Amino acid sequence: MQYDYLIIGGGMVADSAARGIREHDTTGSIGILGADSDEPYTRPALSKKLWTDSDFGRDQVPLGTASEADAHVHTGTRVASIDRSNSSVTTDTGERYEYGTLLLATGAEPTRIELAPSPRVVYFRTFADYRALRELTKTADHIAVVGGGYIGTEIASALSLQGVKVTLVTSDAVVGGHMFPPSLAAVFDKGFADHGVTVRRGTKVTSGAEASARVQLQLDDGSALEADGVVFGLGVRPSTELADAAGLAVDDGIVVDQFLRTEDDHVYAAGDVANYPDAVLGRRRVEHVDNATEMGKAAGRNMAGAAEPYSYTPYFYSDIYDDGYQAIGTMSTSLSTVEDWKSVGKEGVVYYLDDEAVVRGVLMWNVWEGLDEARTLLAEKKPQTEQSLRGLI
Ligand SMILES: NC(=O)c1ccc[n+]([C@@H]2O[C@H](COP(=O)([O-])OP(=O)(O)OC[C@H]3O[C@@H](n4cnc5c(N)ncnc54)[C@H](O)[C@@H]3O)[C@@H](O)[C@H]2O)c1
Repeated sequence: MQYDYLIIGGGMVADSAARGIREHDTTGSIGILGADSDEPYTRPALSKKLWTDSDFGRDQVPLGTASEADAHVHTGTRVASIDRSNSSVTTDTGERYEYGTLLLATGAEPTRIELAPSPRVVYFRTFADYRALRELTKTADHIAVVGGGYIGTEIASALSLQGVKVTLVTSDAVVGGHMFPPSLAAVFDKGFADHGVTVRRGTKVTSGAEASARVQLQLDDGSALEADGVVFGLGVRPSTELADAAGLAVDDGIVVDQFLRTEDDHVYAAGDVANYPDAVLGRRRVEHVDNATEMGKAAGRNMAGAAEPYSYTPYFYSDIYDDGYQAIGTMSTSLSTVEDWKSVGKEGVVYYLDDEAVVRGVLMWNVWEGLDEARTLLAEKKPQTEQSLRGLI
């Protein structure tokens, strides 16, 4: 089979890229090869919104790529190799696809620990994982959630709101401590306790085993934890194997230029898997949904001849209980912070500054305006003071 544009990976990047291609080329053929059994679907709803709907289901998440972007979506199709010398890829069942231009949108794989696969064990990432967890909650009274990052905090909050008994294991001294200043981390942490979540702080899960319909986890503080099921959110690793084997540069992701092109003019990469030169923040890999959609679209447009440098600074948002936050740039406790609260932990802005007092990240807590101002602040790269930042957003 031959496609003018071939996309490996069937997620949100693939959907956006197909739409981006269509903005420039209405007739070229587009093929999407995705290992997932589902067509491209929207992901944030899986860890957030769908839990609050009594009626959940497949219709709530597909993006409509095939009909809206006129793309051929091949689900359950895993690419095994890329042959750049004759512009083709081969699947693990031996099917061959030729391409005019190729996009690698292979995403990332969840980090796993040593624990045999089981319906009681979910490494939360895909729609299939969401379905598995919903199934598990029908019988499990107590679920351990391991990891205090985005997945861990969103799932722990969603599960506890469903009335499930939850134990959250985090390596942070307080939940959110790896990115929030102490004042906010304290509020964030307390939110879980207030909703009945037991938190095991400052410890990591090292191994696990399943016995008598229970999962037993060993923690590195010497303690153990037993639950009816476990959800892991231990971070992800970019899926670079295909690119690596095809001789493309890989360095914490597939290395692309400002046009999202690899060193091969006919091969692009975008999304979680791409290491790109952000115009404001410098070279990096970004794992949030906004990056997937914006970068996917930009890659698609460039594949179809747009030749536009990618210059969008991505942001992300998260919802935990009644609170929500959005952020742009880098949130790291290694940076100093300036906090501008209307009311501490209820509504305000946290600025993350480097050694030169230049703002590198902005976190807006229950504040849903000011994203443009934050983008401008980051792009200006000027030293700031507490006074200059106060009341800015
Ligand atoms: N709102 C959002 O933007 C959003 C929501 C969900 C997921 N995501 C994305 O999904 C990806 C996966 O999310 P995630 O939460 O798995 O990653 P993450 O990197 O946010 O958090 C992983 C956490 O797990 C901890 N950890 C690692 N090993 C551990 C162990 N053995 N025991 C206990 N803790 C351990 C780490 O210290 C880290 O705090 C990320 O790329 C994230 O950006 C984003």
